[in-house]
Amino acid sequence: MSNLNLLSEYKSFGGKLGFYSHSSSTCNSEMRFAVYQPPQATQKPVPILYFLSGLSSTEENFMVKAGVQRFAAEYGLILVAPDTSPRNTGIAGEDDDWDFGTGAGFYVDATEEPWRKNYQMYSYVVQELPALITANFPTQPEKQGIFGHSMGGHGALVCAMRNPELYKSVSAFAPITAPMRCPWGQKALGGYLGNNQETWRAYDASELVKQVGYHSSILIDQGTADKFLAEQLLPEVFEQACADVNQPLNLRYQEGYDHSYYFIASFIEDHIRHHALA
Ligand SMILES: N[C@@H](CCC(=O)N[C@@H](CS)C(=O)NCC(=O)O)C(=O)O
Repeated sequence: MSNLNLLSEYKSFGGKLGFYSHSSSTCNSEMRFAVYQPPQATQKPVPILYFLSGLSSTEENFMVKAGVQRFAAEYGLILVAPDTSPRNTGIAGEDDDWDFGTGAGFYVDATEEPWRKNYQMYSYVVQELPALITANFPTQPEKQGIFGHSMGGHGALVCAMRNPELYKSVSAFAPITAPMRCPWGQKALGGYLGNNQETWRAYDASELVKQVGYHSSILIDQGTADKFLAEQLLPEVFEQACADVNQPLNLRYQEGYDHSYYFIASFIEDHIRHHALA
């Protein structure tokens, strides 16, 4: 593991959870991610499942809060959770907002100054990170899936639809499904990509599904008591777009659940099974 720094490691459900940093050539900065290796990985290569987190999260939130290790161990999947943005880049104002800059990379390749040099999270997630993972862990690189939460649910849908050959399955918890139409998305896409909204379409799941679709059914869980539901997440827009092009979608409204990891933990096993079956 010459190019990876192991920061800490913990035994969990017979497997091991490690936190790593490395020097990213895509983001021109130090990047962090977490990897959970199930017990099966000591015997043979196993499939990989990527999880993209939401606004203000790091590589840690999912591993600490989702209760996912038990199921990754049971189903024999390696889990990889990257950080949500570059950090400490020195860009003026990078830490000013919780929904833009640090902790809010939005899984896009920025084209605007001053973000362009570092904020290349789309390419980082679909290219650099998978190459690093397959080079350093016992994986079956042809068996990859991706899922995520909120901003990360948006990222997972976009990565999967734009690279259907790389990802065998996709799912999301409370994803931002129509970023061009919600305040979080408009702020991020405008800031990272500029004002020409034509360039935003490549990062909007509700636009992409009409352009390219996805080869298998998409699983989405959405809590009905999520305070971001009506203004930011807009699952009804994605549902309509899927219906327009006959894209199979399993959108489940979960009564009374909010936006938190308590919600994610409640349905994580279904998502792990969804990806394991694929
Ligand atoms: N800071 C925001 C909330 C941010 C938030 O809810 N972030 C979600 C993703 S969009 C999250 O996963 N936070 C980290 C956590 O709950 O561990 C607020 O005050 O409204």
